[in-house]
Amino acid sequence: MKKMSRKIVVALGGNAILSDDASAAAQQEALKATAKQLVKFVQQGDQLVVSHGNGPQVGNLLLQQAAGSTPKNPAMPLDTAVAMTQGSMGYWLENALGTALADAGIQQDVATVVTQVLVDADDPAFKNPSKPIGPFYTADEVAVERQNHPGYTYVEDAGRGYRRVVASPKPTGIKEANVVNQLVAANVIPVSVGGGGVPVVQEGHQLVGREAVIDKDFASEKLAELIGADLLIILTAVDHVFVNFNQPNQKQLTHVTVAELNDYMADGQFAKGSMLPKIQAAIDFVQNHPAGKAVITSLDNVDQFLKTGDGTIISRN
Ligand SMILES: Nc1ncnc2c1ncn2[C@@H]1O[C@H](COP(=O)(O)OP(=O)(O)O)[C@@H](O)[C@H]1O
Ligand SMILES: NC(=O)OP(=O)(O)O
Repeated sequence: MKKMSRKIVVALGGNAILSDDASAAAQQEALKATAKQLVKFVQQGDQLVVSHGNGPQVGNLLLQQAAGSTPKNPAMPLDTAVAMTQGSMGYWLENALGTALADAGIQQDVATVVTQVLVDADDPAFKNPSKPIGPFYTADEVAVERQNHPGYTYVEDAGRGYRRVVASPKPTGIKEANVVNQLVAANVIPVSVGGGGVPVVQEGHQLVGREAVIDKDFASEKLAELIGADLLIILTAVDHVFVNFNQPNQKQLTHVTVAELNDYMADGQFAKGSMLPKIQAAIDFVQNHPAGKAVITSLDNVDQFLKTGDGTIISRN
C-alpha cells in the first residue's frame, strides 16, 4: 500500500555530486546514482523538491572566468556565477532524474528554477568571509594563489588544506517560493535554491545581486518553511549525526529534540562549516514550522530511512 504523500525538500551534499574528478562527465555519473536513490521517495508517493550545494563548482567556475577574462569578455561576478551553477547543475539533475524516473516507469517532469534568495544588505557575514569554495590548496599553492588574486581571502580548512572563502549571508526570503509550490502542485519535481540560491537584496521594487554564496542547508530550510514541507531531509556522507564524532566513544543520534541539540551545540559537538549548519538548519525548520520534521542521513541510507525511519530525526520536542 502506498504511504500518504509527503512534501519533502531534499538537500544534496557534496558527496552526491562530486568525487576527486571535477569533470562534467564524472559529476553527471555521480548524479546518476543519486537520482536512483531520490526516485525511491517518488515510488513511495512523496513529492520532492531537490536542492544542492555548489561550493566546489562555483569556486572552480570563478577561477575559469578569471583565467579567460579580457576587457571584451569580462569575468562574471559571483552572484551571476551562482546562477550559472544553478543552470549547469540543474541540467545535470534534470537529466539524471529524468532517466531514473523513466527507468522506474514513472511519468514525471523535473524543472530547474533559477532561484533568487533574499539576504540582508547589512548582514555582518558580508564583512567576514566564511564559506569555502573551489579547490583545496597546499601551503605552497596558496602562496601563489594569494599573489595571483590579492583580493581573495583564503583559510586553512580543518587540516585538509587551504581554500578561498567568500561571504555567506543568511537567507531571509525566497522570491520563487510560490513558483516552486505551483510546480509541486502540478506534479513536477522542482530543483530549487541550488548553491543556496542567488543572493539578492531588496531595493525598492528591484532585487539586486550581491557577491556571496549562501549555505545550501540554510536556503533549503527557508524553502521548506515557505512551502510548508512535511520534511526537510539533508543528505550528506554520514548515516547519522554523532556526539563525540570520530572518537572511540562516539554515539549516533536517532531521535533528537531541539533542547538536546542546543546542549550538544553548547558542548561544541558539531564541526563549524560542516555539521553545524545542518544542525542549525534542522533546528530552524522544526521551530519555524512545528508540523515539520528534519532528517539528517546519507544517500546510502535512503532505503533504510524509507523502510524504518533510520537516520537522525530532529523534532521540536
Ligand atoms: N558530530 C558530527 N556527526 C556527524 N558528522 C559530523 C559531525 N561533525 C562533523 N561531521 C562531518 O560533517 C560532514 C558533513 O558536512 P559536509 O561534508 O560539509 O556536508 P555536505 O554533505 O553538505 O557537503 C560529515 O560527513 C562528517 O564528516
Ligand atoms: N552553497 C553551498 O552551501 O555549497 P556547498 O554545500 O557545496 O558548500
